[in-house]
Amino acid sequence: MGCDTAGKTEMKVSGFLALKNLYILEKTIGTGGFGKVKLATHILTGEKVAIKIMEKACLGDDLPRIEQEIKALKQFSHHHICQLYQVIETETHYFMVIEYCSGGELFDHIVEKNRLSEMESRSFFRQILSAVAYLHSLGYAHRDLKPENVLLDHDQTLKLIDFGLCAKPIGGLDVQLLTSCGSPTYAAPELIQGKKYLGPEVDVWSMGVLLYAILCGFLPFDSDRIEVLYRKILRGRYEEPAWLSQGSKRLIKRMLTLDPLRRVTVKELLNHEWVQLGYNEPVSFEPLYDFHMKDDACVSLLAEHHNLSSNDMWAKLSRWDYDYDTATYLILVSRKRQSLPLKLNPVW
Ligand SMILES: O=C(Nc1ccc2c(c1)CNCC2)c1ccc(F)cc1
Repeated sequence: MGCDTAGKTEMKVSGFLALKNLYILEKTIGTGGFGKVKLATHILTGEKVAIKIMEKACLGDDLPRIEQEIKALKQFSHHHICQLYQVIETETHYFMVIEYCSGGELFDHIVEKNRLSEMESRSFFRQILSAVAYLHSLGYAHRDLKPENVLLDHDQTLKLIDFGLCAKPIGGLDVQLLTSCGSPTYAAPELIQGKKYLGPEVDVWSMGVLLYAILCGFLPFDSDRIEVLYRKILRGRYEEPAWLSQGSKRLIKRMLTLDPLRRVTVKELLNHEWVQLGYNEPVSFEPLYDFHMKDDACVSLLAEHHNLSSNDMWAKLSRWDYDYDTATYLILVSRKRQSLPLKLNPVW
């Protein structure tokens, strides 16, 4: 099968052997330069998941990006970051089984409503800030924040995806970002100028572009000609629609500051007055739960299924192999947190 990502000549492949008896593949819910994302069902729990399918031959020099994303996602456990459940590698493909976000992309939500109220924008912004501050606390920068990478769960909880460009350590980061990603619409000026030593400040700029798009319903810097787009970003001037409050205008100005050294920091944003309005408490970025915690009910349910003692089952789970057992355990823990019934389907 060719490397076309548009799926034009996609053959109806009943499913990949590597997923057989583990997942039932369903419709395609996303396509990107890397490959495609399909909706699937995790058979043992019946849980819907998203499976990112990437053909190694088609990844070319993007292969390190995928390996970087896998390595990063295995470190993360946060309620505003899509949870990685399982990684399957075959000779020809990578499969990443990730938490499904039935609400789809935040972008579609904004387009449908044209633009969001200041209060709704603040709610989404606080969740994005919580996820980004968490990444930074672990020494990572996302570096590719844009609406397509911000998804919504079934209850409008916001989830970040696509950590292919997130990098650690902060500082000394290369600028391969531009070469390996699409339009720099959300990219900071220092980034498009190819400067070195980019870090959390580039995420602040991108969050500023995101916040502007949510509040205004259009982009601060836009052009379908890349050199015009560059010029606009480097000039740093953008429209301020009449409906923006003074507080919103002041915050956006602090985030879309050309000089990264003068730009507001994530730390300052966490208790910024605009961010606090109506909440009166700083944004916390600590994870609400850490999936590395042992949950006895879930361990014993899985132990019983495997005819193992709970201790042996936990010994295996705490290796965090990101195999089918890791996926089943993380899904059970997630269902328990949502007070959903804990059950495993008998394997026919
Ligand atoms: O759930 C995902 N995408 C998704 C889910 C639902 C819908 C869409 C995308 C887009 N159309 C509306 C419905 C998803 C989850 C993880 C991931 F890495 C990539 C994509």
